[in-house]
Amino acid sequence: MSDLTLILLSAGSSSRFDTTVKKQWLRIQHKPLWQFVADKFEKSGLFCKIILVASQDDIAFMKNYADYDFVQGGNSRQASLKNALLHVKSEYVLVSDIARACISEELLQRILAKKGNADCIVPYLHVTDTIVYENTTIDRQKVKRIQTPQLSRTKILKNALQTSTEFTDESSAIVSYGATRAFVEGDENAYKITFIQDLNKLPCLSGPSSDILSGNGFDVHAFDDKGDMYLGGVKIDTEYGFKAHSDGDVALHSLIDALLGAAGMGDIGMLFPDNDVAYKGIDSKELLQRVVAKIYNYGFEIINVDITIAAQKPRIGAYKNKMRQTIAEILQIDKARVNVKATTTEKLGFIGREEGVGVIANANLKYFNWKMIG
Ligand SMILES: Nc1ccn([C@@H]2O[C@H](COP(=O)(O)O)[C@@H](O)[C@H]2O)c(=O)n1
Ligand SMILES: C[C@@]1(CO)OP(=O)(O)OP(=O)(O)OC[C@H]1O
Repeated sequence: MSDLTLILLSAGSSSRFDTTVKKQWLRIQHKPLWQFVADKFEKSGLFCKIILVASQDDIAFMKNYADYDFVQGGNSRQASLKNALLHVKSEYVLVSDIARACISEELLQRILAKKGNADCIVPYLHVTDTIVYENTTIDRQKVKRIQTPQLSRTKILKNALQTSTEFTDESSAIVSYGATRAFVEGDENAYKITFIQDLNKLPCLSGPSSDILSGNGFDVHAFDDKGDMYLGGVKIDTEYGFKAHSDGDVALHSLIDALLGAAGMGDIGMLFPDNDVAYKGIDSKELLQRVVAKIYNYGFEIINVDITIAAQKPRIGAYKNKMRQTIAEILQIDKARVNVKATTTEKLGFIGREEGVGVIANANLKYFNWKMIG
């Protein structure tokens, strides 16, 4: 049984990654970057446990992709690392950042070959530029560019982090604690993705799949003889509304399920439970906006949507254009890619008996193509 646990830090907000997509959710073919990195480490067979540290929201979605151990991150890299260390029992721990996506087998072996030589084993790169520190030129031979992954004695690292001082890497905390550090040759390809332009500096990464991801939604709401009616994000001029926990916009609910379906994110009730007071009477355009934000944050783009409203009443012909405009603005796509259809059921069934409305929706997504970034 291996005496080594891997911690992969992926809780960052990508604040310097100037795009709506969080870098850990960029796709390599169909795999999110975090899974691409974790699977490569897992394939090495070196670890008794692999812990992924991420935000609560991300973990909920990550569990759709893989069965790693997931731990919720904190407000800083060090806080996230401390949370993960609570789940580490092995004598040694390797800590790496998902943002360093191209860790080679050779670098890993160089680090592991030094296991036991010091309390922390650290890869570094030499400096070739002239280094000026506060207007004073310093000896660049004495400067190291520190990388991850770093291999630590678990007990020492846990003790070293019992401090209010924030360190940006494990070895600095360990040395500050009075323990030892040994260096190994790093790797230029172990580059940390900070800005979106960095992605094209990493030869190990191929672009996202160009596949189209399709999803569908279906929802029904019964009429209510009181209240306002909202449909497709538009107020409908009727004397009756829908029975619902929210504003009852059955067309937007169906569209939300189609988007979630295409993204593999479950369904509307999982995100907005219909027994949660937070959603009582909520404007369904707000629910759609939250789902669209997730869609873009998690690395998808919306291609087109198509909605079919099955209703004996109300007649919606006069509202279609406004529905398309309203939905297009929320989805951040052209109105031409939002289609709204309507049909009666020729007075058949509950819809024909004017008891309520049913809506079917389809959505097509693609992955954000980061390869096109210059
Ligand atoms: N058999 C079911 C039906 C529904 N759900 C969940 O409830 C949400 C709301 O369902 P409505 O029929 O009221 O639209 C739905 O999004 C599901 O999450 C369920 O779990 N089992
Ligand atoms: C929209 C949500 C919000 O709680 O509730 P309802 O307005 O009841 O709509 P429904 O489609 O039955 O369930 C989905 C819920 O997410």
